[in-house]
Amino acid sequence: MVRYAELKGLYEIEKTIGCGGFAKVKLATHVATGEKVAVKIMNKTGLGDDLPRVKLELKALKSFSHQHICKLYQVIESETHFFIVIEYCSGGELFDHIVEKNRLSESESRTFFRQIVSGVAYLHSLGYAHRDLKPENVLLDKDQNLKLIDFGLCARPEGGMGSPLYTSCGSPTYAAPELVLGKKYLGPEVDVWAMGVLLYALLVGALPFDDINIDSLYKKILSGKYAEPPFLSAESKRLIASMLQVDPKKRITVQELLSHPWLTLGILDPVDYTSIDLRKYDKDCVDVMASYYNVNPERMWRHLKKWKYDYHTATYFLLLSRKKRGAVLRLVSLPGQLHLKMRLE
Ligand SMILES: Cn1cc(Br)cc1C(=O)Nc1[nH]nc2c1CN(C(=O)N[C@H](CN1CCCC1)c1ccccc1)C21CC1
Repeated sequence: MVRYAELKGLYEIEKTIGCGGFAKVKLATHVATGEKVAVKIMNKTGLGDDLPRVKLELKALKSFSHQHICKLYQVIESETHFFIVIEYCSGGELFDHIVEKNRLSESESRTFFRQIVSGVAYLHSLGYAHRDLKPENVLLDKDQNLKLIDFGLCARPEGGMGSPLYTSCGSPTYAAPELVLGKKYLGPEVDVWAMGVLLYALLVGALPFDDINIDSLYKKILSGKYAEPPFLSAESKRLIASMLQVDPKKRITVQELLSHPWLTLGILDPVDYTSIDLRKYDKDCVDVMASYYNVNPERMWRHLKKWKYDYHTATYFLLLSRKKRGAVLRLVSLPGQLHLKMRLE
């Protein structure tokens, strides 16, 4: 078991839960709270010119605070590695959930899809586009709530969401026609297309455009033609068709999705994408940490509200999630010298 000195005493690494490119994700325990976390470990040397993507993902993750976006807790940077501590989702990938059930009922798809739209609408409201939405990038937490991950390709075009992006990115299967054609495109429109592919995958249990040969896959995407199984309701077909519109100008917008009849069927209110801001002052959590570090709450909060994404930020967010669960708020004592070293500077 490779020991990472930077995590010693703070996180206990358990096992690898994901591998990809120059990163791997491990399940770990945040020692002070005993809560499970995911640690994305990136080897800097291997990253090369992908380093800016990591910086971009970190900048994006630090500005997100939403119930359907995987929460960033801490960032540790060493000479050779990045350790990105993120919310652990114990339900695995939405992709595997769909495969397991073959396809989901319209009502289960609606519950999930409302959460995806809520997360994406929140991203867009902050001026970000995800640009790599796919079932593998949507995780389930222990309560079957969906969380978006992998913001390495997200974009925040300088001129706001109205200005075109050019970099073709993401996986072709979920790529919109304008992306495939290498034309200039708008992030939000590309995300809506990918959400159309996601909704199709939920309802049908297959992909609308699929082919092992990349060229015939592109042809299928550009044709905008896909199979409509008989079990799909008319309303489902209409919604999918409005998202898988080849012409981005004709494609439904996220704002229209929020109150679309299919999404609000039997639920009445439109999708709520406002975030539950986790950056609020929570007396219980601040007090528990203040007494743990033997400082007064004001001093504790003065450090916390800088949101340095240090160990204290992680402890605070994890205590908040414990409180939300109704679990007791307590901190286990770290080994003495570490505890003192961790004192608030
Ligand atoms: C698959 N699985 C099964 C169980 Br049970 C829990 C999980 C699981 O992955 N849980 C989990 N919680 N939090 C995370 C994860 C995975 N995870 C991830 O960020 N996972 C992605 C998965 N991407 C999908 C397409 C390409 C890579 C990843 C990125 C780089 C390297 C490895 C994995 C985070 C940290 C945000």
